[in-house]
Amino acid sequence: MRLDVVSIFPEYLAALDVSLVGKAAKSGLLDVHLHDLRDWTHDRHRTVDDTPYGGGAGMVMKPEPWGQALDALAPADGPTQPRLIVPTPAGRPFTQELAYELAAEPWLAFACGRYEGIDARVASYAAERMRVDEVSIGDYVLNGGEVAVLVMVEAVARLLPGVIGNPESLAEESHSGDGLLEYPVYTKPPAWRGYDVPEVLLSGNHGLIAEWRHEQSVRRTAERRPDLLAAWGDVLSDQDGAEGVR
Ligand SMILES: NC(=S)c1ccno1
Repeated sequence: MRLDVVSIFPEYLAALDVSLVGKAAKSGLLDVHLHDLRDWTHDRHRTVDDTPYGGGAGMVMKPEPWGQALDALAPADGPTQPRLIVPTPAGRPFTQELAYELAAEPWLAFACGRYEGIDARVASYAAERMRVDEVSIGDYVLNGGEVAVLVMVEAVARLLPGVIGNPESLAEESHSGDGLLEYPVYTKPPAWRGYDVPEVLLSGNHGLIAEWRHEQSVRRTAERRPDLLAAWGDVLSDQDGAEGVR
């Protein structure tokens, strides 16, 4: 997968060089290209923003640098086009499902907005030749799209074949597989500061363990994300699951 990220702070994306994503890049599974939007400005101050039409606080990112950046990294007459992702609080929710969808793309480009956002005509211009998704990682406002790109790239890159050691672990994660939250996990020692590992996990009875884990997933989902339980009719009795789990 090729990844292009355009930002006025490309150094913000240096985290893509480390850990899992960095290893994927070094192994050739990811081909990451960071671009400074100001490389497509032509004035002495390398201006990328201006006041908003219609008034209002803040500044808006000018369309010209973005248009030239897109034309440079994905020429209109090129053989293929990227799927353009624009992080914005006004976007569609970024979900595990969308992460899987994006992981199947051969080429992703991310446009990191700053200030009050990017002139809306940029997305319209890009949509003439590439798929454009305005995507939000959550209902909160950041100072720019760079942090959201780091979140989305990590969520997508780890789904690429060969990036994580044991792909089986993907199947049981929160928001994957059955759509429930992941069950609580434990490791040695069996007793720690007055807290014991649930006996069932020490039993070696895989059927009981699977049943307990599912019940814990349903309990956690019911307590923390009842909105995700719509697909499940499970009714948990009070005595089920670990006490005090939140
Ligand atoms: N919630 C998102 S993705 C965002 C981008 C910029 N500010 O918030």
